[in-house]
Amino acid sequence: MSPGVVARTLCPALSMLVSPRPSLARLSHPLVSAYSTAADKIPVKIVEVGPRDGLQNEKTVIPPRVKVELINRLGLAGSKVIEAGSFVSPKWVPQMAGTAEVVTSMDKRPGVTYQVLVPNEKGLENVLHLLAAHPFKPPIDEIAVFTAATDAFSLANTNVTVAESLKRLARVVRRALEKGIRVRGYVSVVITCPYSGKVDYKNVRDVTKELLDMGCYEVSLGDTTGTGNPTSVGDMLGVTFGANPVERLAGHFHDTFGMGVANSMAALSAGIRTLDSSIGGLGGCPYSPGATGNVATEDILYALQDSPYSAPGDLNALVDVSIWISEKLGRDNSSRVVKAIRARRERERQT
Ligand SMILES: CC(C)(COP(=O)([O-])OP(=O)([O-])OC[C@H]1O[C@@H](n2cnc3c(N)ncnc32)[C@H](O)[C@@H]1OP(=O)([O-])[O-])[C@@H](O)C(=O)NCCC(=O)NCCSC(=O)C[C@@](C)(O)CC(=O)[O-]
Repeated sequence: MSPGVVARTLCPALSMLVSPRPSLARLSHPLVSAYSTAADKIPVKIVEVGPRDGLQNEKTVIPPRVKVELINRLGLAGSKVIEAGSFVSPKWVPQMAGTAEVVTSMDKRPGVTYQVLVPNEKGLENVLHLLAAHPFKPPIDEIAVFTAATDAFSLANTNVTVAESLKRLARVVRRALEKGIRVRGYVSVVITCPYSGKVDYKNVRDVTKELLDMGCYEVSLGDTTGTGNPTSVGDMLGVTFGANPVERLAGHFHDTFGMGVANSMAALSAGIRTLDSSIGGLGGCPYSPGATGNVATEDILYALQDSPYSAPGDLNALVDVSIWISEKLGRDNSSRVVKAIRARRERERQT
């Protein structure tokens, strides 16, 4: 085990001390970014969840053509992994009802991975039908399954306890893998649960391990309520790393308390290399009352500028997409970076 992994396992905060540093020579000039060449950078994968997590909580149902345009625009702006929708029950989440139409109408860009959320065997069956109907141009590349760290949330979100959900997801994952479909996993409410309060991080650790053991290639740790801060996120990761390899974990931070960027950076410092985010900070879970959207993709990209990390996506192009979708939805844009860039563009137009 490398010293970095040992340090991270013992204490996430220690990993700050073992993060790659630029050479002292390059640090010596204050005007030169310490991490200015691509070769120095540590790649970070960004999973753009806007078309799914972002739109599932909108008050009105968004027409499929708008979702398609959003996905296409995101691909053009450089997003490399896009969660395009979900095959959940339309009775539970009507906003995701048109996902089959969306994924068969969107452009499938080379180099971009498209995933959809699946809650149960019925959802997987629907995905398999779709793939069978498009054998030469599969509209999606992988699925994501989801459970939670608490029974209360799992019951509210999927009508089963965590143990029951893991049993049913094991069947879904086995079948998907047999069909050659990669599976990502999510654990919701890793910090606090809207129904049962503070979460025991040992549950996060154990549920994550079960998802990885059943065959998920990666598990995304969801601060669904957005109540975490860098300290609680570090503590949660410290416990979760106890049974799970850091390279198979991702951070999924809602921005309810404005901690999304700070929590994402804390996760990177702790060794996580995959972050979920949502264009314009759209979204929220319909079964997490009071929680706002994910951390905005644009805020993450801005935070990573001049850092040791690199992430795909053209910030200016994503800001354009973000302004477009928030206007389409008739809602405020939650990204501070978008607000600042829009104001700067306005000032520049006037001078
Ligand atoms: C899991 C169920 C289906 C159980 O719901 P249930 O009511 O227990 O299911 P059921 O098996 O009794 O079926 C009820 C009806 O739904 C149908 N049905 C059943 N399954 C499907 C399906 N897949 N697709 C389409 N239809 C389906 C089924 O055919 C039946 O139709 P009926 O006979 O009444 O006409 C339901 O609870 C559900 O769909 N929940 C999903 C809720 C959801 O999507 N939440 C948001 C996503 S998770 C999230 O946002 C968190 C995350 C991932 O972002 C990370 C984080 O931030 O924490």
